[in-house]
Amino acid sequence: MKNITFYGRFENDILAGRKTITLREASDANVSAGDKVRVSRYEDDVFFCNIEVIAVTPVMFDNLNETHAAQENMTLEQLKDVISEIYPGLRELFMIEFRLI
Ligand SMILES: CC(=O)Nc1ccn([C@@H]2O[C@H](CO)[C@@H](O)[C@H]2O)c(=O)n1
Repeated sequence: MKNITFYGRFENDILAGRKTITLREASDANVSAGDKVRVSRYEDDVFFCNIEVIAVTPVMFDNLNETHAAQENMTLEQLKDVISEIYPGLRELFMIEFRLI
C-alpha cells in the first residue's frame, strides 16, 4: 500500500472528517483515484488512518477558493499562508480528495 504523510497538527481534523483534501506539489502527489493509502504523521512516521483517494486534480495557487479552504477546515487566507510556507513560490498544486476508510 502507498503511504502519505501529513503534519501532525492536521491529524485530528483528518480523523474527524473535517479535512477532506490536501494540496501537494507534483512530486508528493503520486496517487490516483481509487488508491488506498496509509497515512502517517510527517514528524514521527506514526500511522493514524487509511484513506481512499477520490480524485487528483491540478489547481493553480491563484485559483484556490473558499470551497478548497472549507475542505481544509481553514479560511482561504489561512490556507494560502500554509501553502506558501510549505511550498514557497509554487503555483501548480495537485488537489488530492480523499475519504477515510
Ligand atoms: C512533507 C510535506 O510537504 N507534507 C505536507 C504537505 C502538505 N500538508 C497539508 O496539505 C494542505 C495543503 O498543503 C495543508 O493542509 C497542508 O498542511 C501536510 O499536511 N503535509
